[in-house]
Amino acid sequence: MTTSFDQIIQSDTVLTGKWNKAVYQVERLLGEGANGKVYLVKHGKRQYALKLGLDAADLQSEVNALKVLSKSNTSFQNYLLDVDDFHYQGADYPFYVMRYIKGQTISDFIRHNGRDWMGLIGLNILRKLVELHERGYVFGDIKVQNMLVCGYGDVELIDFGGVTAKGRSVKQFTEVYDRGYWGAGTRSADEGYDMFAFAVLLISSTETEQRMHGIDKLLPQNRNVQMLIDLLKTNPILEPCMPVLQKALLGHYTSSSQVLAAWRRLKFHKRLPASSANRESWLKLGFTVSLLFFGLVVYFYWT
Ligand SMILES: Nc1ncnc2c1ncn2[C@@H]1O[C@H](COP(=O)(O)OP(=O)(O)OP(=O)(O)O)[C@@H](O)[C@H]1O
Repeated sequence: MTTSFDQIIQSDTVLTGKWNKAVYQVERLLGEGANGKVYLVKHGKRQYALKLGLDAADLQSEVNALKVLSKSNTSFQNYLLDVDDFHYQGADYPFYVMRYIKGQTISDFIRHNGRDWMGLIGLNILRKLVELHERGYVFGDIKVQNMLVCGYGDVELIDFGGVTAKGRSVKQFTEVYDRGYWGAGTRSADEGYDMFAFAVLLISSTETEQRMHGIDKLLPQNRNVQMLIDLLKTNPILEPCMPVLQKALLGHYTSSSQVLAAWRRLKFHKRLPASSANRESWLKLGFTVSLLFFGLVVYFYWT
């Protein structure tokens, strides 16, 4: 396959599905990965994310999982809008269209809004994973790039390429998050696999680059779960949830609902994001000024 995506799609390309005939206007590239490129598109008046692949087999497994989740009575309902092919110069390119998630990575969100958001973000990730697990799937490829935080700490999962039916071998993973890489268990798709990756996710989203440096290049004989636990124990942001994450790394939880229940018992402080905090202080100031003004009016009126 020699055709590149850049030859097929540019900003303003209008893309019509071969079978379903839906029309999408490409606005810009959102991101790219091993399986394809993701574009922000407009369909009618709404924006969506469209993932275009060069190879149908690569997209098929994530489409299959998304179809099931999209029909479920969960927060993933209606996540998938369309699955089709784009016919271009005699060849078919598979694509699917999904909800557009406008958000930032956990690391960016924490950097902008403060570490006190960790509790809520962790809770929201766990809620998502519990929903997925209850449907019989494991997410598999948990990593910083595959989660976006939007609004007031809401978390959305993106890239369902690693979603695997429970009991099978995890089909797509990223080494640092992988239980097998650390010699801490198998690559079999069970809830504990995602819980291990969840712990690594929180570590890697809050650690400095310096402390994480080289962690993905360790020789097998030099890797062990104790290295992650040492990072965890000396990470001040994760201090409130350290015992739960440590147990997740050691494989003490067999289900995400156990972790969720333990998470709910933790004590986190919660602050408003910087923008809301500013808004709140302006409101307080405005209120105090109006009170003073009111007092002055009353004073001058009566004297
Ligand atoms: N629904 C979405 N809303 C907004 N942005 C998205 C969405 N889906 C994907 N993206 C963006 O596109 C990028 C690539 O998407 P995705 O991770 O699905 O590709 P991939 O080929 O499966 O990647 P990988 O090589 O990590 O498996 C993401 O990192 C993200 O920035």
